[in-house]
Amino acid sequence: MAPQQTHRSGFAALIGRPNVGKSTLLNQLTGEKLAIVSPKPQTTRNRILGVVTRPEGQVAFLDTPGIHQAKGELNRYMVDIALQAVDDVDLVLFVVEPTGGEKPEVGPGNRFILERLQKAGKPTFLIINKIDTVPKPVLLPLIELYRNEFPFAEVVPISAKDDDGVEQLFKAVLQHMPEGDPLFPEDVLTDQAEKTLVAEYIREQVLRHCRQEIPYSTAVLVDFFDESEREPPPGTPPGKLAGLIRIAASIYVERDSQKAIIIGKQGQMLKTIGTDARKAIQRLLGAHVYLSLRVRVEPRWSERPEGLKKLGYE
Ligand SMILES: Nc1nc2c(ncn2[C@@H]2O[C@H](COP(=O)(O)OP(=O)(O)OP(=O)(O)O)[C@@H](O)[C@H]2O)c(=O)[nH]1
Repeated sequence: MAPQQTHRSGFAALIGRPNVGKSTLLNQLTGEKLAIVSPKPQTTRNRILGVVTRPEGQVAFLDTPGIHQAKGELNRYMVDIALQAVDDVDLVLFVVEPTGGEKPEVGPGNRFILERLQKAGKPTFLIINKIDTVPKPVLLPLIELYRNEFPFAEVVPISAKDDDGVEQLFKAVLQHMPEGDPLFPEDVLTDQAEKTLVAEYIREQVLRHCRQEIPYSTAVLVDFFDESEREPPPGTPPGKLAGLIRIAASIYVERDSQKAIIIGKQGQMLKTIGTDARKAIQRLLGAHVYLSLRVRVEPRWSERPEGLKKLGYE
């Protein structure tokens, strides 16, 4: 009789400084567009759980906000969330990008995180992402520097963008999961409610189109989500969008000047944001979407606990 293959399952947290590519890696691992990706730092606010299910095991990934030394309420909140994630998991994936060019370095930001991870005492992988951006000879000394700072269980160089090394990484992660049955049904990809994803998709388009002018303290709340006509009529061919979902959402900024930028000349910018967000949301929800957006000003919301609470960051 063939020996039964061991099934493993558990949780892994992606931790790292802003913009190192955690969301890109999560998307690559799950094969779905779950976390939002933008060229601007600080786009991941909430914990997004992506689940990868294979015959040999299941890994649930937590994506966390980029950790940095905290200033202000919003930043403190984000650091707290990132560190809480570490307590809940079987394995920490500490993601960095090659820094220092020809003279590789760890840097104070990464050292700050490593100090926290020392205290957490969890098995930790070092993932060096974006290896497509540096010549290979730089990698060995960089790995050496990191190994001197922390007893990593494994060091895995990857390019999340080019899908280079990601499969090897997954296999190694699985080996560090405890033996056990699957934690989630096979078709579960994320625990994020659809409404939260819709808000994230809208926010992604705001950041994409107004990158230069709009800071990360932009929040989106879904005010209205009507799926009473969501089900396509009987006899609709599979894959055809036939149902309709009506969504109204508000984009919150902190200043009138930011509101004017998002609305744009004769409302043109808001229209572009709405069109692009609607297309992405239609793909996500598999139905036609009627999307109505408004822009509201909530002064200094990201610095006040009440402001954070009102916009869903508790
Ligand atoms: N060249 C290169 N760029 C990458 C790679 N992975 C991610 N990026 C880019 O790096 C930027 C940041 O990626 P994200 O995935 O949003 O980073 P993040 O760590 O989730 O960022 P936060 O949400 O701000 O914490 C984007 O412009 C990505 O396209 C990679 O392997 N190579």
